[in-house]
Amino acid sequence: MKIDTTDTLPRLIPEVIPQKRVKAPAKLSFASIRAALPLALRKLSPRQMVHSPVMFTVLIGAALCTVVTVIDLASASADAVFSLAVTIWLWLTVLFGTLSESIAEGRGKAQAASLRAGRTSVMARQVRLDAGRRPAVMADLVAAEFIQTPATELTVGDVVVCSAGDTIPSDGEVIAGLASIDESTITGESAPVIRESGGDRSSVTGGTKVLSDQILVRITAAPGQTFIDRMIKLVEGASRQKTPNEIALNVLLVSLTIVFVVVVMALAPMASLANAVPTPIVLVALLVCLIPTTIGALVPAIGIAGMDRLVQHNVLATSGRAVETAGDVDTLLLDKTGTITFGNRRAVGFFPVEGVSNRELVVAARLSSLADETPEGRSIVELADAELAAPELDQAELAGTELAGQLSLREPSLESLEARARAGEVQLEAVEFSASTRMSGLDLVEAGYKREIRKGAASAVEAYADAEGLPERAAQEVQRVSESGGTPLLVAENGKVLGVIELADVVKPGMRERFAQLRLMGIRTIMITGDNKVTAAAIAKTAGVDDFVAEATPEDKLAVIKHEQAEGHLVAMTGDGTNDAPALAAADVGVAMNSGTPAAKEAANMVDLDSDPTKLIDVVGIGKQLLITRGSLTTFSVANDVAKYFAIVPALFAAAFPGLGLLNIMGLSSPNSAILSAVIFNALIIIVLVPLALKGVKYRAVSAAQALGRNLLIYGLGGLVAPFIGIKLIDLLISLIPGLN
Ligand SMILES: Nc1ncnc2c1ncn2[C@@H]1O[C@H](COP(=O)(O)OP(=O)(O)OP(=O)(O)O)[C@@H](O)[C@H]1O
Ligand SMILES: [K+]
Ligand SMILES: [Mg+2]
Repeated sequence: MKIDTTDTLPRLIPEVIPQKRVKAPAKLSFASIRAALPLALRKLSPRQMVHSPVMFTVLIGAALCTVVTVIDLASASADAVFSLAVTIWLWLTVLFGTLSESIAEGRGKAQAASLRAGRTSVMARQVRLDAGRRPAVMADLVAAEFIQTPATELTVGDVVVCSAGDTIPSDGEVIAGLASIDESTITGESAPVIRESGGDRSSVTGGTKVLSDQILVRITAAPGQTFIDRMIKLVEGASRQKTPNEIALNVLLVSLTIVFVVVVMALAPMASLANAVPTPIVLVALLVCLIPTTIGALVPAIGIAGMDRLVQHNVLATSGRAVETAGDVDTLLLDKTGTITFGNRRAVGFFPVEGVSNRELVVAARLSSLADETPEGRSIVELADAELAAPELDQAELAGTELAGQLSLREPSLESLEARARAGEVQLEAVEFSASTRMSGLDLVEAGYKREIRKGAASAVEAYADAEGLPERAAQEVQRVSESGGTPLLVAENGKVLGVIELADVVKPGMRERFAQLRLMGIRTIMITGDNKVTAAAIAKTAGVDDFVAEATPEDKLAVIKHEQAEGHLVAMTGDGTNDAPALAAADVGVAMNSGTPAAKEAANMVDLDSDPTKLIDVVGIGKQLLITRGSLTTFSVANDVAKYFAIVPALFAAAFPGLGLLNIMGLSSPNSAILSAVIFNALIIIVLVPLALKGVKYRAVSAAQALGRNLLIYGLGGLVAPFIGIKLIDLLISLIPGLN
């Protein structure tokens, strides 16, 4: 018999995949610049500047020029106005650099403020733990005592109770009960989600709100280390660390800087031979124009903006490195239950083998699940209770069966069974479910009769029952359930297979289209599941993944990752269960579903608040865009510097080396004007490029190599041409100002 899944419990309402939170793109307004200014000034401290060697060099240059200018002014030198102008623009160059970073951080500040609002300090109802014992079930709560504890003082291991209307005080794991929860403070999405103990949907986040029912939560976050705390630090850029790519780029920029310092210092003795010794102001100006200040100033802003985009897509990354790696991922592994499917696998029917009554199977299935705290186990008890209460299943059905003389046909609860065990009436041993045995059950000795009841994956129970093959009826049902994409569980007692329990699950909507999109991006998708081959094949077909691995243990999941990596692939893994944790940790990019277990979220380097496995599409896009933006702006910056070289040097030495006059194609009004124009251009280009650094270079779904080639062309050529036009225009303006020429 099979019951309709649509009208049993509210729990069956699928967890809707929320739409991504859409935010207005933060434009570069005067207000945002003004707001960022105080922080930008604070960032001018040498201690902070030293992290950006290129800009630090400019800072030293500006300081040096300030001294020279003071001397020039004091001695009323003819060059005083020029020195002052160059010095001011050098300081502006440094300031524009720190300003771009502060503007990028400022965009996260607004988000951080709204997150902080969700972190209002609540009082938690902490459950007093008597002599190391903690209440494991809600029933124990009746007698339990509560202590009012401020949320900020809760530590790892504390147990709190949260009822409808309560704000969950800190991050934790549901250890008893089931509740619907409003997670809109962190996801921006108001559709409630279900969190429950025992399964892969057991984690709750501090600051979210219980809408109905009651749960016991064991706190998993230390004070100040909660999810929201980490998110705030992230959007503010406070915990930002340089990624390997950024470090590599920095090495390149430092090398270029050193080369140009040497070049510029060598100019002085060379020029002195021709009696044209440049002033220190000119040398510093020249140096600043030649070193890669544009990219040096914009690197932090580009990185912060990338993380910011990720947060806007409701993904929390623990490192910028993972985001960059995501840009190059070509293989995606996904867990099935809870990732591709909604994960509320529930019993929908019992199918006995020939010679076994329905009641016999239902009773055995129920007993085998009494001590099984997984959602699957609880759903079996619920369905069994519904069936056993049904009028058509009366006691008469038992007459003549092996069970007729048994007392514990239908124990009301595990507690009463345990009470009887304590009283010595029965012997009881629970066999918990584990991902490696893929079975759970109960050993029960009563009145000298031993019952060893197991349920689990067909292959596991078949091996356990050591019969010669499955009874035909069982094999048929296993096949039928599997082909429909459901999970069949075999029930066996004392080595004899009694029948099949059908567990049903639903594939999340829109998977097929999104996996097709991943394929277009050159990413192969592999579903990896502990379920049997037939079920896996059915779900793989419905969801549209490229490949699948069935009957996988946690070790297998890890091995598949290692294998793919050994073949030279960059691997992303999405999962939700504790059994996914090793694989999530080993993957190059590990994305845990926010609905998943704390272990999975801890192991992953990203958490998707929407629990959407295809979110990787966005993550890959953001990663690629980050890499392309940085590459494009580096190209632009270096090309710029080369162009500036040809713009200034001929103007500077035309008088001393008349041959250079030929190269003076720009015809700038005077050497001083050429220098000042270049310095001004060099500073302004930073500000001009800030919006692009924040928004990211336009990214299309083409291969990374294609995109890079195209952008190198645009930004390389653009970078070469821009200074000629810009410097000429500024020179024209400057030539109008008296005293500068
Ligand atoms: N409570 C349970 N008792 C007995 N057997 C179970 C129970 N839950 C699941 N199983 C069986 O164990 C198999 C593996 O379960 P598990 O949920 O750990 O798989 P998994 O590796 O996480 O894969 P996925 O989540 O993709 O299905 C299931 O396919 C099912 O046959
Ligand atoms: K420069
Ligand atoms: Mg799983």
